[in-house]
Amino acid sequence: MSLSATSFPLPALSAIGWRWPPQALEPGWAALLAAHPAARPARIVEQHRSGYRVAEVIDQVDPAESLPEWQRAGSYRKGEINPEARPAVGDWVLVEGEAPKSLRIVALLPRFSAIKRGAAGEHYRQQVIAANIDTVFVVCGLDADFNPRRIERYLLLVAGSGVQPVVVLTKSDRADADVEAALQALRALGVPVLALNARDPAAAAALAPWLGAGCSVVLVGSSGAGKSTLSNTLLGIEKMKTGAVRESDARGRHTTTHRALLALPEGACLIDTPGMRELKPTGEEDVAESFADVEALAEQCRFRDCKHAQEPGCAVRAAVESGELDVHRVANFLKLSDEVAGAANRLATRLAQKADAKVPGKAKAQYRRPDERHGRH
Ligand SMILES: Nc1nc2c(ncn2[C@@H]2O[C@H](COP(=O)(O)OP(=O)(O)OP(=O)(O)O)[C@@H](O)[C@H]2O)c(=O)[nH]1
Ligand SMILES: [Zn+2]
Repeated sequence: MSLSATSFPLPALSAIGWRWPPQALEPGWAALLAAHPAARPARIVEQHRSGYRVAEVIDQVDPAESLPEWQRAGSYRKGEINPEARPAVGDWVLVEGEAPKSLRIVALLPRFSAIKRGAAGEHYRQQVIAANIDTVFVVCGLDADFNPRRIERYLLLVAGSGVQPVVVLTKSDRADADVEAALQALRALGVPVLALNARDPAAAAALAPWLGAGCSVVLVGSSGAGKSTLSNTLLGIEKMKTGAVRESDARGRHTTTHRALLALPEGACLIDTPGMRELKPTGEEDVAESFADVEALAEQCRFRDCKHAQEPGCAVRAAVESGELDVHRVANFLKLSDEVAGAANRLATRLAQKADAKVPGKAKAQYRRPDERHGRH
């Protein structure tokens, strides 16, 4: 294979999250590279209606022309192309041509992880919001923001994506922060949970296990949770676009130019995508995986279809009563199970409609008859 050092400038690529020397490439990637010998890897950093912006090195983002089938919005409506077949932020692609004017994407490389959500405003579509991420930091403040149920929701969305979730509780320095109680409330999650002060440089050391070279991380969490504060601390820069600045700006927008891909001193790259903020189940989540503790107990209920409400012999309720299981966690389990089931139904309906549209007889019904079409000239 003709993989030269020039098409693989590893140090430059590593800053944007590439960690595969040519000889260690996944076969699917190697095959695409072989099919496009003149192409080089680049990473999708921004996705706009008008197209993509990609990076080949850190801090330089250029527009890139994409494949025509990714540009036609209509092809999605007609179900000709699966939205997941289209690049998303974090995706690795192959590009040819010179930036900034004639860069073009020639292939999408297969993903090793993808965080998806049900698209906002539509019921049945799925969107990849971030691809090829290693770790997602679920950020939650130890103040009024603290909400184990919301954390469970984030974890549910991340479960099965191939991404490692880590819960980061910020504001541990606040007088009203009850770190012990919070850790206790989250003990059932089965993922790493850390409490820290996002303004303290020591936060970077605490998160170091997930910040190694070639790793890609994202931050999710509600507004005010401390994501920007933590980003700045990880970057090692003084607070720029958080609190103080923003409080003086009534519109709540920072003026700093937004950068979607940041290189951290520890070697990892931080991907900051606005799409991560609004999260809805897609219907493909595995509630059982995120709530393995509740599921294990549910298997011991007397009735297979136990709703854990009034049924006799309910092991889940027994565990709640004995203090083994948090009643709010169970309530959230039931709520999220319903939501996922609802989303799964809509997804199934959508897929059935798509299959229906492909039946030739039905498809023709969309066209006007020839006499109709010519009648009015
Ligand atoms: N005391 C303390 N304050 C913090 C900590 N983390 C964040 N804050 C403060 O909380 C406020 C909100 O933090 P941001 O970093 O702007 O929150 P964000 O998650 O980026 O919010 P959005 O940009 O709206 O999504 C700011 O005033 C921060 O200074 C922390 O660990 N300790
Ligand atoms: Zn039960």
